Amino acid sequence: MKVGIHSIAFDIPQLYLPITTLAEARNIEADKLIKGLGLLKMSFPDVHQDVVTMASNAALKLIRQENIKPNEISRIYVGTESGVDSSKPVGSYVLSNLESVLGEGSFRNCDVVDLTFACIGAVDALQNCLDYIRLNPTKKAIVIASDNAKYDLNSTGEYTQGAGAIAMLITANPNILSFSNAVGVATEGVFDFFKPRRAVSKATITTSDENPEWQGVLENEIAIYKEQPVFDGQYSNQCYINRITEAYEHFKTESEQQGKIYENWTNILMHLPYCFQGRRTFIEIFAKENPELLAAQIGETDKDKLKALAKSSEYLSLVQAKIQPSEIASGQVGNIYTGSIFLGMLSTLCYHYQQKTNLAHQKLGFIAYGSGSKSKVFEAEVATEWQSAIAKVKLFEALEACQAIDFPTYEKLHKKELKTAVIQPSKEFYLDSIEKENPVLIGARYYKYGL
Ligand SMILES: CC(C)(COP(=O)([O-])OP(=O)([O-])OC[C@H]1O[C@@H](n2cnc3c(N)ncnc32)[C@H](O)[C@@H]1OP(=O)([O-])[O-])[C@@H](O)C(=O)NCCC(=O)NCCSC(=O)C[C@@](C)(O)CC(=O)[O-]
Repeated sequence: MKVGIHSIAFDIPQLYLPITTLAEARNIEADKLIKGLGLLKMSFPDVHQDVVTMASNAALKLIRQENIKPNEISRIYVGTESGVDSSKPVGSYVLSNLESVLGEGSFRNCDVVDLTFACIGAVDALQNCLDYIRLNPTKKAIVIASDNAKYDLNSTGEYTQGAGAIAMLITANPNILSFSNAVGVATEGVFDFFKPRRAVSKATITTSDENPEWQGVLENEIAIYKEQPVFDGQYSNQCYINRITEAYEHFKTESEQQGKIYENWTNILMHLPYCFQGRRTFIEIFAKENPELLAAQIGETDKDKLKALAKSSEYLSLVQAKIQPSEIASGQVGNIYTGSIFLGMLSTLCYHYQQKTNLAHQKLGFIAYGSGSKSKVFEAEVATEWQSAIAKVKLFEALEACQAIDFPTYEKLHKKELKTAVIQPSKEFYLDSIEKENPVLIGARYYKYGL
């Protein structure tokens, strides 16, 4: 029996900051961001949007698209690292939002949970649900990846921001992709990127430091959860490379395959924390698989030879054929953490749909990564009916219709200084208010569905 993704829907904020606007304001060479990292636009949430609204909107679109009844859905598993609460999962907010539109109590017997492991949490949610459907083939599960990839202003992460959610219906005999059982895994506990509860001086606290929890750490300091991570960019790249190469080798053992297994993959779908991360790091696997090509490069050190190999016709043609389709949406959206690998998957499928490529029965390779750190490598086969399922997902059209904001608006949104939405919500879930008065509900987030 085949198990996998039957249908997909997404929700990406309509607002974006052009990367040239950011480059100009921060005095960064635009070419570094555009030609070096592949960035064009950064999706940014409006005043009323957050990880819950994006997840709820994507889930509702998916349910309506497939005309599914709420009681047919046994699970809603959310992968996120931008949770709005340390106890109550985003999934429970999504459930009550869906019930507010589809009927009170309509999801009462649905199992809901969040899974967190930085950017790989939704892959963990997916694999958990695949196993569940393998055991219960008549059931249906929804996996949602939803995140707001927000970094500190002026940091090296600032130009890699983005936001969005992807919802996937997981069933037996799916219409889009079926996954094989084998999964290569590599894990190491590191501090490359994390979001600690930390002590911050009262003087430096800003309005963008959400969910302040005054705990009286020191006289002039408070303990706080920041939405923005603590990270070491270059070290995080090294951890990414180490984990993906280890997981790739482990996948060979687990799947009992040998040789250049990437050659069997029509497309390679990697976690894209920014557009060119896949092409900039897959070279490490390519070099290991092709030692003779690496040895033939001119360069004094191994690093020089690797750089030369990255510019070789052999590697560039691989990038063009196997990686570039996944980059199209990433360049327009940015990092969406847990959803990034699935946005790349959707971008690839929509690209082939437009190109009228016959993808049926082709294999796709997935190389996932989450800071902290873990990588997973696995494979999927494209279903015969994939085109009719992808025809419903108008990804490029939606990205085309997004609206640019100027730099002052971006900074105000980042610092949570704007009080009214740039675009009024319509036919979507929105954050209406946060409880500030009632002591037994303090901090509760109230959502509504726009007319
Ligand atoms: C990604 C970094 C580290 C980049 O760091 P950086 O310091 O901004 O950029 P760089 O100095 O490494 O330069 C990037 C490339 O641009 C080139 N460049 C320079 N100038 C030009 C020019 N004029 N024209 C053309 N190219 C130019 C430059 O040469 C270089 O290419 P290379 O030489 O390495 O091939 C930074 O943006 C950052 O800190 N980002 C945040 C962390 C991150 O994204 N890490 C990625 C791996 S970890 C991960 O994926 C997990 C994550 C982040 O998603 C979180 C999670 O799991 O939850």
